[in-house]
Amino acid sequence: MNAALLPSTLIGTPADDKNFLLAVEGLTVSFDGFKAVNDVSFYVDPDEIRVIIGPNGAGKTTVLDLICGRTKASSGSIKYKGQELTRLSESAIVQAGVGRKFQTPSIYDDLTVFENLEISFPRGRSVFGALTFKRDAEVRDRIHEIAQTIFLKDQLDERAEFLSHGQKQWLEIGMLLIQDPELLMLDEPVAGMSVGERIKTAELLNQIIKGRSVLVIEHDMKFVEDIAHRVTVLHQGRVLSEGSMERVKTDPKVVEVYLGH
Ligand SMILES: Nc1ncnc2c1ncn2[C@@H]1O[C@H](COP(=O)(O)OP(=O)(O)OP(=O)(O)O)[C@@H](O)[C@H]1O
Repeated sequence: MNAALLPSTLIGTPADDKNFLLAVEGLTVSFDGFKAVNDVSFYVDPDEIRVIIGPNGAGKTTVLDLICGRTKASSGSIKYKGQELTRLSESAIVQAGVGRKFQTPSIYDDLTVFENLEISFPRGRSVFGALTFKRDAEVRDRIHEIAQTIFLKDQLDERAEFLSHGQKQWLEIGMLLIQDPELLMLDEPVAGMSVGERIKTAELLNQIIKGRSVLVIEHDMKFVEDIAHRVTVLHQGRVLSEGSMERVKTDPKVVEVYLGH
């Protein structure tokens, strides 16, 4: 049928106009009547680095919790490659290709960098699988490739507990990358890092976006400028502004509630 003849309700919402990797629409969650996230919509393209910024309590972490299924939405929709995530369990969302890194690294201190990456390889995920896991060439090659990307190729045999704070963060990113998610979500990845480590993390993110998108929460504006293709600003659970960092940082509303402080 000619699109011009379709009733207007059937003609393209943004979510079906275009192949977004992630389409969040009207997302809302209430905690005891308090709307921590209130009618939030945003759209992430394939190969995009999107950064969510905003003051403390704006709802940024809650948005990531909703996308990864840790918190259930009160209403609204989260479509990942066209698939509705709000009805899926956390593990089904991981299976679908969404990886999430929390603020505190969850690496195994007493294992080496190699072993941490190895147990994160999809085939070795279960405890049983991890113990009986055969280090075939494919896995080894992938671990070396990831270690190179996360700047840890010379630390493969080092126990994770001896890594610096920044290296631990990179290792955890590596543990997600080895699962090859198409959407990678990172909550304040450079918090506590040195300036040098921040620059390298920006390099790392710019390197890994071929074939995937990254959704980052961050407060470090220099870092945001280095990585963001687009920025979404949240304030009191709502989208306050969105666009390039150039545009957002001169938006008077954003300056008033966040950047001017
Ligand atoms: N499980 C929960 N139960 C009740 N209130 C919650 C829950 N999770 C978050 N909140 C509240 O929702 C609001 C948004 O919190 P959220 O952690 O998403 O903000 P944020 O933008 O990530 O802040 P920050 O930059 O400080 O990390 C806050 O007022 C918080 O106290």
